[in-house]
Amino acid sequence: MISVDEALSRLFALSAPLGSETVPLRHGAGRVLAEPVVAGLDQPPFAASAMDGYAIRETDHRPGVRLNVIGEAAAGLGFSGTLSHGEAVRIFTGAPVPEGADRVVLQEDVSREGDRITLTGPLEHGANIRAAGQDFHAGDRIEVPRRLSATDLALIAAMNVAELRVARRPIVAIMATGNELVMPGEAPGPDQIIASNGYALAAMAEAEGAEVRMLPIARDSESSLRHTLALAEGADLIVTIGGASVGDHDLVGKVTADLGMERSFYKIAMRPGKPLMAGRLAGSTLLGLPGNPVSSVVCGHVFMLPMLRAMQGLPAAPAPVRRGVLAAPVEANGPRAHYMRARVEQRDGACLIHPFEQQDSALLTVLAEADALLIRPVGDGPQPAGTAAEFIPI
Ligand SMILES: Nc1nc2c(c(=O)[nH]1)N[C@H]1C(S)=C(S)[C@@H](COP(=O)(O)OP(=O)(O)OC[C@H]3O[C@@H](n4cnc5c(N)ncnc54)[C@H](O)[C@@H]3O)O[C@H]1N2
Ligand code: MOO
Repeated sequence: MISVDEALSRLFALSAPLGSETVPLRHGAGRVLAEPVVAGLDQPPFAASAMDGYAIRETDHRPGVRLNVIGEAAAGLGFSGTLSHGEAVRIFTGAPVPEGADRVVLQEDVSREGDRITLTGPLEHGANIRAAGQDFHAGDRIEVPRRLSATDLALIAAMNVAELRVARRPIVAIMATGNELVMPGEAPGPDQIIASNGYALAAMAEAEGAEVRMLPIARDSESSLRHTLALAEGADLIVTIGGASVGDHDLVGKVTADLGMERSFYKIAMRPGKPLMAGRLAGSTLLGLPGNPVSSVVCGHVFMLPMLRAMQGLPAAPAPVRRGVLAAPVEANGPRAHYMRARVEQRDGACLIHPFEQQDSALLTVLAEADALLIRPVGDGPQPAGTAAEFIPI
């Protein structure tokens, strides 16, 4: 059995970046930027008014001063002349500030009669002008890699960039295995259960930017496994669920070996997740997860998601870890790192980790209540409440 860290580094060796593609800006949300975006212009491109009011000269900015209104500047249609001492231009928010003006007074601070205004004050300090390039300048860059947020898209649009070069979406084929499994909505036989964890893994992979193909359930026979694996052709990552352990019907290891998989490892010092396997099979990376629902989803967080990030050019890094303190004592841990299902509570500025009483790796109800995986290191002794500990938010 290898350690979790060793397994991750071997998985990263199987998770090279996949290359990039061009997408319209509208489809950029959540994608990983593969080439820097370069602003094509200054924003704002001209000094712009921040308020509705009158553009004037700073030297005229005194209570009681009277000025002639010589024209108008609106957003989209500026004033083409130059403003002199004793003059004002009616101006609206977003309009270019006319030549010669260096302040905008609010219309609330002005009284107007015909084409003359009087500054009534009290006058505020701000010039109410947004300098050209105040937000960004032509040539400013958004660097890579970066997962694009909704606001990134607005920024890129403002930079006048309509298409993006982004990492290609990893194609993930998910394949459940087992004679006992039927699909949700089907009528299970007396010895059967419903295939469940593939749905969690698919949703997790999609949220990480992958394109998921759900393969049909493979039965516990060599021919069914071969047949179903063939349907994964072209996938960047094949995720198998179940059939990974040592039982007579656990055939994923044998069949993939017969098909020529270059195995990277099998079995890790982790609980749940011991029978994890990985390798390269016919141009795809294969991640063989244990069948227990919780085991497969925990391995999804700890291994699959970091792999998908690396495939999209993000740093090859473990799942982000946070620190908190144990809200209850925990027993000594054994020879496998234990990723315990837990709930995290913020109280009085402290982050309290509540591990669940029941940690059986078949309990989806517990997993659904959990928002954290408390990490118990290999051989960790019993720990009292209040001990500092690390967890992965899920
Ligand atoms: N003698 C030993 N037995 C077991 C060992 C061991 O070291 N020696 N390891 C145990 C551990 S740890 C795990 S984890 C499991 C994993 O076994 P498999 O990966 O072979 O998984 P299966 O036997 O196929 O299934 C386990 C369990 O999960 C259910 N399952 C499977 N797929 C799904 C699915 N898609 N949706 C919902 N539930 C699923 C399956 O019915 C079984 O109940 O092995 C231990 N045994
Ligand atoms: O390692 Mo198994 O994954 O305990 O349930």
